[in-house]
Amino acid sequence: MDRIELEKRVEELNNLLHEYGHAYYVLDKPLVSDALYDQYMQELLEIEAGNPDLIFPDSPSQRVGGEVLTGFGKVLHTFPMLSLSNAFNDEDLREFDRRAQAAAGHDISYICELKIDGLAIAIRYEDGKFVQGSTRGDGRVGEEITMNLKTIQTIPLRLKEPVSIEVRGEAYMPKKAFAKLNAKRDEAGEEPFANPRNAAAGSLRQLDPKIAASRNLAVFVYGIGGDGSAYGQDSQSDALNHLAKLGFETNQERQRCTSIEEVIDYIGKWVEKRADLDYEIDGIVVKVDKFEDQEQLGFTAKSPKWAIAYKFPAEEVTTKLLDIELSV
Ligand SMILES: CC(C)(CNC(=O)c1ccc(Oc2ccccc2)cc1)c1ccc2c(N)nc(N)nc2n1
Repeated sequence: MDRIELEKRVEELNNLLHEYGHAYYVLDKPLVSDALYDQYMQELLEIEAGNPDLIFPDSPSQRVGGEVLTGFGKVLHTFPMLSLSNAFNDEDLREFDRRAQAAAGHDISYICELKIDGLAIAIRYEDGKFVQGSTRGDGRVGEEITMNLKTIQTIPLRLKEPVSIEVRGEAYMPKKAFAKLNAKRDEAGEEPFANPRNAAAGSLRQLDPKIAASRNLAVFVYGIGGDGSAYGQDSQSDALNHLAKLGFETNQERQRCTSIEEVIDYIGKWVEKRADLDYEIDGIVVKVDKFEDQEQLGFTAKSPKWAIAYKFPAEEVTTKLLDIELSV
């Protein structure tokens, strides 16, 4: 192939592999066989090896970076990453609802989202290309972990639209990956991770991206920058649907509720069902859905008044340990 044909083919392979990767990892609906995907990736790698100037920064071949870092830089978040106030029982939720109705002066609709037990992250895109990833840190300044986040297949390197946007989400390790990792560490005589959350945090703090890439991490995104209103959405539900359209993985168990009683029923369902999930959750996040209602409520110093985290009691496994301790 001559230079022009080569450039065209590289562009075509980039587009195909982004599309097939999104279908496979985010939609869980493969468009081609693994063999064909690998064949295209091999072809791209060969062209890139012979023509390094044709390596796009967001090329699917660039997920696992080369060099081992010596440390993590600091990132000042464009918007603060706020925390959530907690609810521990139904009465706390009803109180939250009463306050919201009083501030808004009308009935409130909510959206309930599973609270993934992982690590909060921020990912930034410029013109649709992944440019930076960071941890929450203290909410204003986080650690730059771009190279490690690039290895996570459910984080798109290129969005479906060339927008510049900052997205918030939770990086986590699925239960199966956690069990496999601890079995491997056990064999190697290494200390097991206490839980998937620690395993995810430990993996994202690796200085060698190849180790992070081996840890089968995933991400659910749950927010746009400060809030979605800057991007034309008028509710949290809208913002989540928009994020899915851009190519992100959003959690499919979310549900809009038109009353706090419906929220309480939804939470009751998940207290039972959480064991069936492929990942750990430590509660349910309840958010006022409409952004105009959120604005009426505003913020406290560290968290929005329009969201609350209903926390599940600690897993029964801890109470078993307690029983053993108490019995000796
Ligand atoms: C609601 C919010 C706290 C995110 N929102 C923000 O951090 C945030 C930040 C600035 C905002 O607006 C401002 C913009 C500029 C200055 C000050 C505020 C608005 C929201 C949050 C936190 C943790 C969550 C979690 N673990 N799981 C789910 N599913 N959702 C979650 N949502």
